[in-house]
Amino acid sequence: MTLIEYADRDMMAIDLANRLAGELNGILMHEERATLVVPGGTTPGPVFDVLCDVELDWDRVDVLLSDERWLPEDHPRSNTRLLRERLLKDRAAAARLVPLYMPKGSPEEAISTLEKELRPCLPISVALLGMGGDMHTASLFPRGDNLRLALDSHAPLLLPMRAEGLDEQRITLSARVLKEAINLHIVITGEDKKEAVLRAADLPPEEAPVKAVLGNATVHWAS
Ligand SMILES: O=C1O[C@H](COP(=O)(O)O)[C@@H](O)[C@H](O)[C@H]1O
Repeated sequence: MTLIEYADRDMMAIDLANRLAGELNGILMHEERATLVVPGGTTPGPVFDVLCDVELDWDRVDVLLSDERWLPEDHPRSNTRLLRERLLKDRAAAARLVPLYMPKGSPEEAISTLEKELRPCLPISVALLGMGGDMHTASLFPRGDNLRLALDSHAPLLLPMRAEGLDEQRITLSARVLKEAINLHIVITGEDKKEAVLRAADLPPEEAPVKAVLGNATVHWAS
């Protein structure tokens, strides 16, 4: 794991957004299309605010979430809603959204349809992930009902996930899909998350799921 500490959150948002754009551009120099994976939650908004207006061949970029809460897109907790409001606008409006949610049915019923759209977008060119204070990343939660399978090297691309204390069911990319990203970043803020990510480095992924991707990741932190 490489840890980069920034002077403040604004500096981190600017530097990180430009770095992600540079990596996508590098991929687009020799590939027809690039895939960008981004997290939901409360942390990535400022990065999206910068990234949405960088110059890039956005019409050659497929964008998808690392995980989604199984909620209608107009729900305040929908990660897709965050993506539409903060990233898929301005120049980035030309990017293609690869959905992780379908309005009808359960994650179990939707997975094979969603996987068909996802498969041609792999491997991920650039992944930006978040992390919770409990050391979950994407929706790979400690004590998640599908965590063991989601960490397996032969895991499916997508899994449904439930865990105690969660308000809703989740759908998540598996650890192996995230780990295979060509460029992998984690963005976190606050002293508690810095402590958590350092602690995770010494724990097994069953206890600290972020550990499954840490070896390949650059962690970006600001207080
Ligand atoms: O529920 C989620 O949590 C993590 C971390 O979110 P944050 O609010 O602590 O930044 C996020 O990375 C994930 O995509 C999201 O679904």
